[in-house]
Amino acid sequence: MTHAGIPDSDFTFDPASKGHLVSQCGAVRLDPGGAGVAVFHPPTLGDTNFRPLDAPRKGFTLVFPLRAAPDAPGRFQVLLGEKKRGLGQGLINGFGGKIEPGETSEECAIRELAEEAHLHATSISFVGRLNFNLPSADPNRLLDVHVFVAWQFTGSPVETPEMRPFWVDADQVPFSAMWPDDTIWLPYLLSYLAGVYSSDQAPGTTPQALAADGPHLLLLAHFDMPDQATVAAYRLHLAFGGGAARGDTLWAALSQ
Ligand SMILES: Nc1nc2c([nH]c(=O)n2[C@H]2C[C@H](O)[C@@H](COP(=O)(O)OP(=O)(O)OP(=O)(O)O)O2)c(=O)[nH]1
Repeated sequence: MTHAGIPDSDFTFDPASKGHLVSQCGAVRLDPGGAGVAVFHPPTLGDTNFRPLDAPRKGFTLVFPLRAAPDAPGRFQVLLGEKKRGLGQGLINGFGGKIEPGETSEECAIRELAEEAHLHATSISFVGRLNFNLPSADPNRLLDVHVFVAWQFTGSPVETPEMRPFWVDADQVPFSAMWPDDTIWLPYLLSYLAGVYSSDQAPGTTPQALAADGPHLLLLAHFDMPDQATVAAYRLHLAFGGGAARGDTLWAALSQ
């Protein structure tokens, strides 16, 4: 179930494989002379340079609204935005921010999407958890980012002081203008979603392959970033989970 136009996606999703799908580690750097082309280093570098990950992390969310492509049956689009201020300013990204005290990560994702793009999500699904070590001078040094896709919503995207949103075909995602780690994990998510949308009889209604209480693709990753253009080391696990498996048990097991 691969999707021809999605970069770096030689990943084939097999729903029968309920467990670990992929585990990999390595490093990636955006090549400044190569218009953002990623340079991959041998996986061994990932293990040797990895910093400890046991400190408490600040919770953040990241949500990607999805819609069926208006002119291409079976294809889909992602709502991205140019970040106009704060962490990742100038980069293209999904929507999200810090989880407030007393708020679940789902509530935060819905709130941030409404604040940043005036889009009101009615169905979202948790699809992954990304941990980051950023440079020690960064006030948000240790991040725990909960990733969601929103597949039902009301309203239309509107530019806000924080984001300039735009819909993009899933095979046109501008990786060279995004955080460097996105080239590592986002193609897997897009590839999975391509399969969901190409097999969905009524796109935009209820993709069962994303239902919050059913099993679907989960991405779990650690990234060590000495600066915002470099992933010095990473570990990525893809699992097939969801529902109860979304919780800390799976996370702990896959973080070893
Ligand atoms: N795709 C991607 N997103 C990232 C990475 N690192 C990272 O923080 N993000 C996301 C998580 C959040 O959605 C966003 C940072 O949140 P933010 O600083 O805008 O938080 P906020 O809205 O609460 O902040 P503010 O209102 O106080 O400015 O960037 C990354 O490496 N890749």
